[in-house]
Amino acid sequence: MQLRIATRESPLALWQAEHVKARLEEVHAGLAVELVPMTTAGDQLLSSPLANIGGKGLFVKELEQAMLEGRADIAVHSMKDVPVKQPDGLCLSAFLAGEDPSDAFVSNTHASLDALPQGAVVGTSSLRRQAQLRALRPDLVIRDLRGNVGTRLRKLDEGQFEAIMLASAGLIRLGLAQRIRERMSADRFLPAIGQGIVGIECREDDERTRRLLMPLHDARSYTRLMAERAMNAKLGGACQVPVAGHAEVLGSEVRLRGLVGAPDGSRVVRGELRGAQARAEELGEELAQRLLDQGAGDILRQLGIPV
Ligand SMILES: NCc1[nH]cc(CCC(=O)O)c1CC(=O)O
Repeated sequence: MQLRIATRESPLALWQAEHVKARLEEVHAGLAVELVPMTTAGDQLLSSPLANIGGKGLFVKELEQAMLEGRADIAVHSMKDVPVKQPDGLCLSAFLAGEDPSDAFVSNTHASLDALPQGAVVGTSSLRRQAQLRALRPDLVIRDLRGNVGTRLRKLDEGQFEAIMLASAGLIRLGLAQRIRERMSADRFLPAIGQGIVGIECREDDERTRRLLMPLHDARSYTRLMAERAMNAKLGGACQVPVAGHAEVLGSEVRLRGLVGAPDGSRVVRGELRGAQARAEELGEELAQRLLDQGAGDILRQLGIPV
């Protein structure tokens, strides 16, 4: 039996695809999994800020096309990069147990965000990270930083920035956890929707593949994503937006925190809701509505995001 994984060629994407291959071969004796690496538009257009060139979908389109054309059976994604809606004929069918969802402060000279001197240059291209950084430290100078994790670390090491922000999960997976100087607590710095969770997409009618994926599925990750993605969908989450959200499963309940921030840090709207796990999706929609009622709509519309 064979299964082909469409994957981006970045070291993190390859690590995640290799991980899924190993897990699948471990639970299904006799299954041979093959990687089909490809370059996506998002990987090629590294010079433009992500927000200007079409947002998140850029990293997944080629992989989705490969599945629709039968050149691959599954695609392995960082759920952070996956738009809220999948193209006709495809679906997200398994989510792995989550890695650390936090953002990481990475620097060669300073031990924490608070320890940075006035006016320090920090690298990030994420509107979400920018809004939260500026709200905490209005004095910082934020410069664009793109590329895969290794490229971003190299630019830090070359001295282009005093610090950069990255997802802890990516650093941990790549064996670079020692680069994390401060693990940002979700109370101060809310991660991206889906951060730390790997998801697997396949053709909707491909029952064989869906059955093969079942043992990898994690119910907690599913609940987390239901709440976070429902919130994101109502906040215009189709492209890159200054929206953060994090759900935690606490016993039979889910606690969802959300945030919308102006990229200049001048306004940050936050909220939190708790409810039964079975209501995760409704909770996401309710929290989004609450944030909109508190002024998140103005922030998003000012950025040209229809809500
Ligand atoms: N935008 C790129 C991206 N997509 C997912 C991760 C990290 C891994 C994850 O969130 O599971 C990263 C790198 C980063 O933001 O530092």
